[in-house]
Amino acid sequence: MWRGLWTLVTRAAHGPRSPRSCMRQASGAPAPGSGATIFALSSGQGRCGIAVIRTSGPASGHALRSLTAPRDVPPPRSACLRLLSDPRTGEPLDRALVLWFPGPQSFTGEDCAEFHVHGGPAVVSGVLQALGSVPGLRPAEAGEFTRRAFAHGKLSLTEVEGLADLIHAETEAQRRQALRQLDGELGHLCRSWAETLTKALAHVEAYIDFGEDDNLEEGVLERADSEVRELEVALGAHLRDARRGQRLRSGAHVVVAGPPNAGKSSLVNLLSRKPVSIVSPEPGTTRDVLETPVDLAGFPALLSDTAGLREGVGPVEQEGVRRARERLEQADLILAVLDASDLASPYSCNFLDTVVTPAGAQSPNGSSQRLLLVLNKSDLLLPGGPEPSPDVPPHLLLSCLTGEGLDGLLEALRKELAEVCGDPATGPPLLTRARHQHHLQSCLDALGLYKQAKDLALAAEALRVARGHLTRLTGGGGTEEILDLIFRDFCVGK
Ligand SMILES: Nc1nc2c(ncn2[C@@H]2O[C@H](COP(=O)(O)OP(=O)(O)OP(=O)(O)O)[C@@H](O)[C@H]2O)c(=O)[nH]1
Ligand SMILES: [K+]
Ligand SMILES: [Mg+2]
Repeated sequence: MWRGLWTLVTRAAHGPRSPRSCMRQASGAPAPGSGATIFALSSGQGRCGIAVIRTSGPASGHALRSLTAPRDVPPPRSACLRLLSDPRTGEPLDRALVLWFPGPQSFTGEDCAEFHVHGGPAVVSGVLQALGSVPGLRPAEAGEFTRRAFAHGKLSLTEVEGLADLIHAETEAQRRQALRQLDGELGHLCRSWAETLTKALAHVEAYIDFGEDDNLEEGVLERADSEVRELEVALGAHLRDARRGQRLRSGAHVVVAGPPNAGKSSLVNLLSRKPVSIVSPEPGTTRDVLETPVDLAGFPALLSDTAGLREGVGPVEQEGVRRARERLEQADLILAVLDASDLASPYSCNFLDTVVTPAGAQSPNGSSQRLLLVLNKSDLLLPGGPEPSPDVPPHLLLSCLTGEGLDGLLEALRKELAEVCGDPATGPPLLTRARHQHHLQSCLDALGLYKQAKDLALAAEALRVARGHLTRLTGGGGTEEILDLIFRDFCVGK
């Protein structure tokens, strides 16, 4: 019997209906145009000290020899100084470091060459033109190097996404998260979940085939059920975290709000280190919502300046107030600003009653809105004088004028944003894209169908669907459209 069950396990592992190679050949279909040798400038555009040009494909060795003739290719993976010249005219182009990476031990898995040339535009374009003249070479398309790496099983799809994010990472937290994804943490997790499903599927199929057989080990169906239950719990916990990973990728919405003249625009300018908003002693200066992307204590955020909240003003300002309130409802974090020297004014009291106090209270669905209360203009308080107001909820003192209290505010922001975005330094790998969330949710839905299934064939099918979503998350059986969408994010030369 055990031999029979083992066959089933391996059969399920490789897909009983459509046998598939178990090698880590990610996309099935080869990358478009593979076979050609591609080349591109891989360092950034523009004047720079050193520019890196690379090639990938079977003619890489030939290209390297053509530009460095009469010398031969250098030993693998070691940098050598060579005179580059145009193979058509023999005209010298640059003295450069060249590297030779014979496949499969290269980034793409193919033969690769790198030219580290002096970064002037004339040198770069000369070398690119010389490469273009070598037979079998053509310029790379956006993301084509990475796509080839993926096609040769060098990177999984989640690792590819990690790499794209790493290239675009603007803040510390984004960089850490992208690196973790590039390390394949999410991929490992998905593969271990898929393995659990494979086991459960093997148990169900064993029961379908040998149900009446006395030799079948006792309790196989119960085992499958409990494996599915455990997986449901793990997936559910991960999905609850989902919005956080996406916020880390695209930025948390931080809304600065308060009564007129509290210093909201001053605070926005201070945090973004540039004059985004007009500051003036006139109340009602800011009318529209002004958004600016900022790095707040290492986290990416979209900071919104809003109109001072007050009633009984003209129609334009009233519209500004309406927009401010609308924005407050969508905030991941509210930065509530009051004038520390003006806490007893009707505007301040009204703001405390209508925005600050309700945010602290739990809403009917159990969640409360995150809010940091900042008492600005602390420089106007008498030194050594009494607390501004003992009745005011927990707050931070700040002076946008002198900068005093800014460090404390940034530390408080770091803590809040680590909650809002998830802290990539600790915690489980985050789901940074809607695509991840979609596949995990669909997997969970399929597990729901498994539990409701009235017959075993349907139950097994539900498990196969569930497993398919996990495989697609890391790029197995991926469709071309998804690949196109992901690789579109890359620049040429990556
Ligand atoms: N003394 C002092 N004055 C400040 C401070 N921060 C802002 N101000 C002044 O307060 C006034 C209002 O500042 P804004 O930043 O325009 O205030 P606001 O909340 O954006 O105002 P509205 O957009 O009109 O609602 C300006 O004259 C600022 O120079 C501070 O920390 N100390
Ligand atoms: K103002
Ligand atoms: Mg303003």
